[in-house]
Amino acid sequence: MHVVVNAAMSADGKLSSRRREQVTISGDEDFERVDRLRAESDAVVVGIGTVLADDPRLTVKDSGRREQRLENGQTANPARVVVDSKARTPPDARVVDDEAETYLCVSENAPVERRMDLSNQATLVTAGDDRVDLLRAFATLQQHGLEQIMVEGGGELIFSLLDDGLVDELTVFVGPQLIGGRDAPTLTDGDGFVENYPELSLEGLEELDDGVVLSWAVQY
Ligand SMILES: NC(=O)C1=CN([C@@H]2O[C@H](COP(=O)(O)OP(=O)(O)OC[C@H]3O[C@@H](n4cnc5c(N)ncnc54)[C@H](O)[C@@H]3O)[C@@H](O)[C@H]2O)C=CC1
Ligand SMILES: Nc1nc(O)c(N)c(N[C@@H]2O[C@H](COP(=O)(O)O)[C@@H](O)[C@H]2O)n1
Repeated sequence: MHVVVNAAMSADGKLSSRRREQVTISGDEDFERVDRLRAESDAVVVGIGTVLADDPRLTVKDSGRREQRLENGQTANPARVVVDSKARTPPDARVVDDEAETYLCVSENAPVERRMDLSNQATLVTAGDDRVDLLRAFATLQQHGLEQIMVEGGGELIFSLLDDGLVDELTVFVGPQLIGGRDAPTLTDGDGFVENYPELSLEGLEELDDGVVLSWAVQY
């Protein structure tokens, strides 16, 4: 399995504002790059915080890329994966529509009724007692044939994946705005590291729109 985290942050490292609403940081060129990356992936992963804040589709926007996937014997869109301990994904969320297959990674403590409601729309992967055990959940996704994984956020999930040593590559578009706010989400939230900081090795630097895309390999 190969896991790439891709996100867009402001020049001060924020993924969104303190209101946690979706903020457009990428420009057209970066959204094209993101669409290409989605089209090359077997699955696009987000946390439940992102689903509740953004109601994302996580589909490939360009019809030519969807057609190319079909010609390659793949589904038109990659699978979508939501890391959702308590099965809080709303049944009318776009991420569980019929545009693509969806996996919901839940914990043992997710209420049974919510799991039953969602089981018609998504494949449930149960791992972990309270929070989702990401190592086990990702191992199960791999057993389902999902090898090339793109994670789009948010900051809580990205931190946990780095903490578990699951991220191979990190790609960040740094946009030309400042958002600020001590409670605004950053690229890596969670508890934060206090030692053994993951180290990054710079692999690429590209000017796009009015910002830059930085690509790193993660070294553990
Ligand atoms: N600019 C960008 O590229 C992106 C921005 N965002 C923004 O980020 C914000 C959402 O991010 P977050 O609140 O950090 O939520 P998140 O999307 O990272 O989800 C975190 C939630 O996932 C659940 N979870 C279950 N098991 C977990 C585990 N092992 N580790 C971590 N989380 C686990 C928990 O309920 C946790 O609160 C929104 O404001 C959204 O707009 C989100 C994605 C990309
Ligand atoms: N790459 C990127 N740039 C931004 O400026 C963004 N705000 C995001 N957000 C992510 O994209 C998801 C929306 O996907 P759909 O367009 O609905 O398919 C959103 O949920 C964030 O994960 N990304």
